[in-house]
Amino acid sequence: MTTFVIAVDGPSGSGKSSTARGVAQRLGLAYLDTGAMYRAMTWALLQRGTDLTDADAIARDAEDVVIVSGTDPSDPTIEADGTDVALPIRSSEVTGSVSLVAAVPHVRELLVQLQRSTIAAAEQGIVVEGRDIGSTVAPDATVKVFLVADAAARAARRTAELGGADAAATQEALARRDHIDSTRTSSPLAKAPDAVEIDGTHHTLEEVVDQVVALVEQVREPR
Ligand SMILES: Nc1ncnc2c1ncn2[C@@H]1O[C@H](COP(=O)(O)OP(=O)(O)O)[C@@H](O)[C@H]1O
Ligand SMILES: Nc1ccn([C@H]2C[C@H](O)[C@@H](COP(=O)(O)OP(=O)(O)O)O2)c(=O)n1
Repeated sequence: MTTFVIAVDGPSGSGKSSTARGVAQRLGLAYLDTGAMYRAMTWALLQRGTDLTDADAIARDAEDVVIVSGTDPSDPTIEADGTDVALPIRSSEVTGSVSLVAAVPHVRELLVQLQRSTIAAAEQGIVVEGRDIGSTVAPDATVKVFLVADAAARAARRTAELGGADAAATQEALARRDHIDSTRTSSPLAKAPDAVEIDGTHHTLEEVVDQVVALVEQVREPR
């Protein structure tokens, strides 16, 4: 039996994690944050002292990194090499390097394989969020959402999350990461042709979750 998958893709700070978790909790599904996996890989390579300007070194060292994601939406966990990395993967050091690591094709092969096996193990269905879920990881997903929000709104949300950091610098850092994520050659951030675009700029998180749940209900109970 194929797993019931809801794919949520979009740029940084558009609300993917909060929306995907909310939808999973509402519908009793598992939840997978694939961005956390790329961040955990980046953390582990930084720990090893891998030269992150050298794609071959990244590809070689990534082979030995063991990443484990817990998929309970009320308590998602992420481990790298047996260490709980939920906090360190949000550091500015990891945030500033993750796009370099995520652009290396072999890293993507390793993590996409892991993502697919996590999806296959989720018997009740799963909400998966990232950049390439609808296009590459789960092209047969039942519902695909491409979540967007204005660059200024995304930066303001991230700034608030970081305790009022420099808003202009945060917006610039988001734009830089989105540019790298959208222009890399290996499965870039892209809206799948059959994804439904939702703009959350002027909606509360609750309203965005409602919109995704409504899409799921349309598919589950076609009228
Ligand atoms: N619709 C929304 N309205 C206001 N704030 C939101 C909304 N969706 C998410 N947020 C907030 O924006 C920030 C970034 O959301 P997050 O889910 O981490 O985005 P992403 O996973 O796309 O990077 C979080 O602080 C979150 O609480
Ligand atoms: N499926 C994915 C998920 C994330 N990535 C990359 C791109 C992002 O810059 C980093 C971190 O993703 P994450 O979702 O944690 O980023 P934000 O929370 O939106 O800032 O990983 C990816 O290439 N493919």
